[in-house]
Amino acid sequence: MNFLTAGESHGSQLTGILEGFPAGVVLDIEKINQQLKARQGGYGRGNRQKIEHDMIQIVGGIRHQKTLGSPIALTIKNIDNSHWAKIMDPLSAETPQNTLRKVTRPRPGHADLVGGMKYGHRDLRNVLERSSARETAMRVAIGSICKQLLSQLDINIIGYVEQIGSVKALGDRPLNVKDIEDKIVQNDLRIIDNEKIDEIHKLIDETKINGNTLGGIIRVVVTNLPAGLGSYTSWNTKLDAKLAAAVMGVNAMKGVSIGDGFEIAKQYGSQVMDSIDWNKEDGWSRTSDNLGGFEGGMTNGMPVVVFAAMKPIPTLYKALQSVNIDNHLQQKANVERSDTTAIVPASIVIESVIAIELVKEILNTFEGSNITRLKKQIEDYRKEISEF
Ligand SMILES: Cc1cc2nc3c(=O)[nH]c(=O)nc-3n(C[C@H](O)[C@H](O)[C@H](O)COP(=O)(O)O)c2cc1C
Ligand SMILES: C=C(O[C@@H]1CC(C(=O)O)=C[C@@H](OP(=O)(O)O)[C@H]1O)C(=O)O
Repeated sequence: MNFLTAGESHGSQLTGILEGFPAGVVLDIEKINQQLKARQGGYGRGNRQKIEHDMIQIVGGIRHQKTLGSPIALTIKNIDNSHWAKIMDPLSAETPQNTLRKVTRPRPGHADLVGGMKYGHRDLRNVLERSSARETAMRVAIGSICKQLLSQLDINIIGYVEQIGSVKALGDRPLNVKDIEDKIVQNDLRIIDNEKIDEIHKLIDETKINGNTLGGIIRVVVTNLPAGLGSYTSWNTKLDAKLAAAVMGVNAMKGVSIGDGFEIAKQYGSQVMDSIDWNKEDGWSRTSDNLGGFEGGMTNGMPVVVFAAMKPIPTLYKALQSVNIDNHLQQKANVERSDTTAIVPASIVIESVIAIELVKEILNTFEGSNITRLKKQIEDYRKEISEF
């Protein structure tokens, strides 16, 4: 399985193609739209989300709510394009009259300057339009399709927020996906520690007033994955490495850890390794999950736990120092509309890219042309593993 996305932030639409997805999967299209809506939300978002109402359009690969096994083709309209149609017009020539809202003052922390250098763009809008996280809407749509398949294979996944700026909202860190879901739907920060809501709202409000921005930490939990997805046999078959790459492929991510990653580096081996256990009823298990469900690049049957560290949003309303690429004079960086923090939508994006990567690995491991055959193989495999 693989996927591709295309489209600029203020262009007419986002386009996505997902190929190699099994046939016969019944999809709930409303669930895709719910995920898209959730990605648009979260405290600290900018005004763009008041314009957009992301809705998935299916233009290939699905018939009567079921996947056909052919490439699934998707689009999401950019409603804001109505204000940018002339600026983003693919057909009109690049004349001074048509090159409106040219960007020449690159923003520190964004792709603007290096993207311009590499691709030879003198109008940095050609860079920012695609480097924008608008594209993550399509990854969430594709991730939602993958999540629905995982759910039909009894695998559950959830991403949520554990830290915004320096404020931690750890709560009791449940491993049960349902418990996490129940708590995070009650607030607009996607945190499980409801006592922190007021403090974090205040932090975001003050940050916005100061023209500044915030990042944070996201936690993703996946339960009921069979042991043995991924492989220790070669570096590029390790599934933990593939998950880390998928996380780092999301805009603004600067760190990833599997399980307690950087925390366990400080501890003794005796405090960290997850002891092996077996009993007749439940088969194999571990007495803890410090290693986040991975040993030797393979799932070990315990919940997979992934952390992602997001940097603060790079566009600041109190603009940072930059240099104009037209005259090399020091000037303030370009500022357009921007989020104060996007940690909440990013948690849904991270959950989505992990879901995509897990489905890829499942389809690498089992024959996945058809959902019924795939389900049967996974059931047989789970049984074989439990009897080891
Ligand atoms: C959901 C989401 C929303 C984002 N919103 C903004 C934004 O409003 N303004 C901004 O400057 N960056 C935003 N970013 C981050 C930039 O897209 C990102 O920092 C930039 O493309 C540079 O890439 P890098 O941070 O991965 O190096 C957002 C990221 C995500 C995941
Ligand atoms: C459009 C989205 O996020 C955008 C991501 C983004 C960036 O630089 O990454 C910059 C902003 O773009 P605009 O200037 O159009 O408001 C965000 O709104 C979205 O998430 O749907």
